Amino acid sequence: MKISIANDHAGTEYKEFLQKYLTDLGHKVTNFGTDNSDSVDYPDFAHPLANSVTNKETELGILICGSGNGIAMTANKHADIRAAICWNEELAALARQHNNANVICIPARFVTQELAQKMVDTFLKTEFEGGRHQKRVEKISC
Ligand SMILES: O=C(CO)[C@H](O)[C@H](O)[C@H](O)COP(=O)(O)O
Repeated sequence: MKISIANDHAGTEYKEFLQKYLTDLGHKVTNFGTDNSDSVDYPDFAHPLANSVTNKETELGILICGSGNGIAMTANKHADIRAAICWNEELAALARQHNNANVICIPARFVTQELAQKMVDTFLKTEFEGGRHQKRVEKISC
């Protein structure tokens, strides 16, 4: 699978961990940075990731920051992005099943790397259920 990944300074360690994990599994991971712990502004990384998913350069995106809030707010400004903040596996599954989320937002300061990995696994393997959720997702756009 083609996957985009991006983060601010609070998410660099988790990004490196997830990027290696996913690459070792055979996924093609496109990294939009940042790649060190110098303080940065999350929109500078979340917007390029959102563009890559919108343009179908990749299928799904992973954003990582401290709380998940800023990256989700930024990504969700893009019309075709549905970015979901997740902090357990069930939320990661529901984001795909009910909301057809195409970006998972991980709050690195509030979850372990092990949980982040499990949430990503779940997010990547779970399909949108469609049905009653289809028209609700269509109504998100304004
Ligand atoms: O919302 C956020 C970005 O999407 C974050 O939680 C940031 O990582 C956080 O605001 C960074 O805080 P810092 O005090 O500048 O490290």
